[in-house]
Amino acid sequence: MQASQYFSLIVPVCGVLLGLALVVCWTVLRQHRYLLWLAAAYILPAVPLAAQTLMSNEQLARTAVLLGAFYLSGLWAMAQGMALKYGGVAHPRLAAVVGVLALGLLYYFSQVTDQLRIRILVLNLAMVLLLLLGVMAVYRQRRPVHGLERLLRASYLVFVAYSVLRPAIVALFLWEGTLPELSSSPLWLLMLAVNLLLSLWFIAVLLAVSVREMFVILKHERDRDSLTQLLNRRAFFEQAPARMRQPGVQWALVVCDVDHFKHINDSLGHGMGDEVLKLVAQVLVQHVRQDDLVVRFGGEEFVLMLRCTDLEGAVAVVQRMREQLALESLRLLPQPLTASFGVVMCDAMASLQTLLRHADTLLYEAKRAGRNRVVSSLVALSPATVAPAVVQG
Ligand SMILES: Nc1nc2c(ncn2[C@@H]2O[C@H](COP(=O)(O)OP(=O)(O)OP(=O)(O)O)[C@@H](O)[C@H]2O)c(=O)[nH]1
Repeated sequence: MQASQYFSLIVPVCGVLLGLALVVCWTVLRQHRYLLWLAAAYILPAVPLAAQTLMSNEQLARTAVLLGAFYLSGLWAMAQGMALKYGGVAHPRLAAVVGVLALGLLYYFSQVTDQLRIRILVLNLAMVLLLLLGVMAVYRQRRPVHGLERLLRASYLVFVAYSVLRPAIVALFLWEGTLPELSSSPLWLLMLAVNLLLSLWFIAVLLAVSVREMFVILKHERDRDSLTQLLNRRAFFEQAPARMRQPGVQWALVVCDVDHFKHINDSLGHGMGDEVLKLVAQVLVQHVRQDDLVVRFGGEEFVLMLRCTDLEGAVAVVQRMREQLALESLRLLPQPLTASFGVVMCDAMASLQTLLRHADTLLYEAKRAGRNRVVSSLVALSPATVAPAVVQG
């Protein structure tokens, strides 16, 4: 084996290692199946790449179809991985047609008439077509993409552009004169080097995207209640103060507690209790604006921060929630579900704890007054100065 062939083997070995790195990423980010496809895109072409390095042109002719199949499936895995990442699929039927046609031509130009140049061109053109299927799927998606995702998409485009250039380079440099042993020709080595560089760049961006996604998932799990997917108490104390500091914006703080929830658990089972909590969450979310906060504070208690102009407006929204809850609950329960609410306007001078305590006092009043009602009051800075409460059933 020549020294240049040892060098050539570095590229497929790197391909396999990078593919395995993606498999490891996938074990952490299980729901991101696109990582497995991209791992396949690194590992599958590494097989023919390594084999080619060790083969003469004559051996290449004998194995052309098999090696071609590895290349084509690897390239389609890349297109499919990218398509999945952006929420699409890379047209599997079209890909199958391209694959079968290309393999048929490879068979003809290796077994019937041995034409290495045409085989290289056919293979490269088929690979470009497969990659373009991925481009179509990636750009059809309209969902917003963040900076790193845009960079990943652009890197994929660069890879596709290089794949388009490759057949042109082959045609230019390999068309004239006697054909050298492909695996030791300078052109082959140059292509391998460019491949390696692009692969390393692509994987660096991909790993950055994966790490970012991992942080997003971790933050989501840290901030959300796993049953209702609402924000949790921790996230509330992190996000509420910033809202209260917004100049010229008024907020109402609402504490909501489901009535006789223990009875639902005891009579219909804990599973039904959970379903009811999910329904409450849904109804609350349906009535709020995008920057309002809806929080599961614990058990069957919820806290909301609603942007509003005055207390009456906030109470009107909460009343609608209460009525909707009773209606919607009949899908699950024999009797309408009721809840009690305490509503208070936020005062920038008052601490969050004081406001919560005040809203809790109002909620307690609602419970004492017979439940299934909204009790509201303008802000009071301490329980001693609580303004008169308004009770509305
Ligand atoms: N199914 C289910 N039950 C929960 C969950 N968290 C808390 N609970 C139950 O919620 C019930 C709350 O009961 P209580 O605090 O007595 O309140 P209540 O029965 O609604 O009575 P009032 O609030 O006075 O109307 C308890 O039985 C808890 O076990 C949960 O995540 N799922």
